[in-house]
Amino acid sequence: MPALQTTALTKTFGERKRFSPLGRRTQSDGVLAVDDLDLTVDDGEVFGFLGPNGAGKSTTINMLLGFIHPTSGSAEVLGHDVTENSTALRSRLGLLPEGFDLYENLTGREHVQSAIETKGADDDPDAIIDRVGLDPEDARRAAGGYSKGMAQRLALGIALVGEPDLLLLDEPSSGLDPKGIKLLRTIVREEADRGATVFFSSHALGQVQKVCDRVGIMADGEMVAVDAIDDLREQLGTGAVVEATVADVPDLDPLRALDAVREVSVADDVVRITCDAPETKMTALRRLDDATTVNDVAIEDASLEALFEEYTSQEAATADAEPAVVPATGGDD
Ligand SMILES: Nc1ncnc2c1ncn2[C@@H]1O[C@H](COP(=O)(O)OP(=O)(O)OP(=O)(O)O)[C@@H](O)[C@H]1O
Repeated sequence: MPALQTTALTKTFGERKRFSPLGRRTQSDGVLAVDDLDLTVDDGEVFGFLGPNGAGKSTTINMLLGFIHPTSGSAEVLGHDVTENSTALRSRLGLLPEGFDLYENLTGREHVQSAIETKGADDDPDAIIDRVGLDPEDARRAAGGYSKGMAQRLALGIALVGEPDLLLLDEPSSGLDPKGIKLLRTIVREEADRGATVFFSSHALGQVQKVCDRVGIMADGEMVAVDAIDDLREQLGTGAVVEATVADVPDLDPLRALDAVREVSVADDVVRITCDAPETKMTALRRLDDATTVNDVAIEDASLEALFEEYTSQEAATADAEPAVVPATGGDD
């Protein structure tokens, strides 16, 4: 059973019939925030959910959390329909929603304690507070006075209560300092290692690249790419670039003849090889080393940021021609 699965999941906001002062129904457009989304995330995966501002990530997560209802389509989380509002499901989830609220007068520790009681878990609140790097002194203060980063650490701690089977995290690195971001990465990995599925949205692409098994990139309500980062590189042909500093520049034609070598160029004593597939870079490097002495080498795989740019700009070009606004149903009489 997949940890989560959506089928043609769709959400349109503001698709309402309006009435003119004369009582006539008038046309009203809605915003198509999530458009026919089919997505499966397997048990035990760390899945990074990416997309530019307004792509539909939070709307999707809020539907998965059962906070908003889909306009059409369906979603299952841990085998439960998200519209069921099942308490059995809630106790198996770790949630960090966007724009969560804390109780101003409760301390951080009391928040964690309360989450432990609600879930019927047996965690040690101090261990959770320590795990998310919240200072024990701060944990005894009212959360109303917390900085953004402290509140975020606390919210993450609350999500971790009860060893959830699935962590659904909306921008978990929001407001965290670099140490906090590193800690978050460690926690995500630890959670995956104990068998949990982690599904999180993020704009921190460098972090996503380090921790995710697969990523999905959304743009204008649609999933434009879903795969492991290496496979996305291969699909786009962004591959990898090898820059080798050589003793003498040899005949480069045998390199150019290699499958998946897109381009070979030379500047002084540096041979630059652009490979379509990341795995070709070592073959190309060995071939070059057979023909001359390689004194230094730099290898650069296309970053997730470059892939993100590539996928979302392709989508932007399509979206220019076809805006993600749908006409209201039952418009003018
Ligand atoms: N409650 C709402 N009412 C009307 N429109 C909404 C509502 N919530 C979201 N939208 C619209 O739906 C689209 C998707 O928004 P969403 O918040 O899901 O994007 P996102 O990918 O999470 O963006 P960000 O990275 O900025 O958080 C946007 O056009 C947004 O304006």
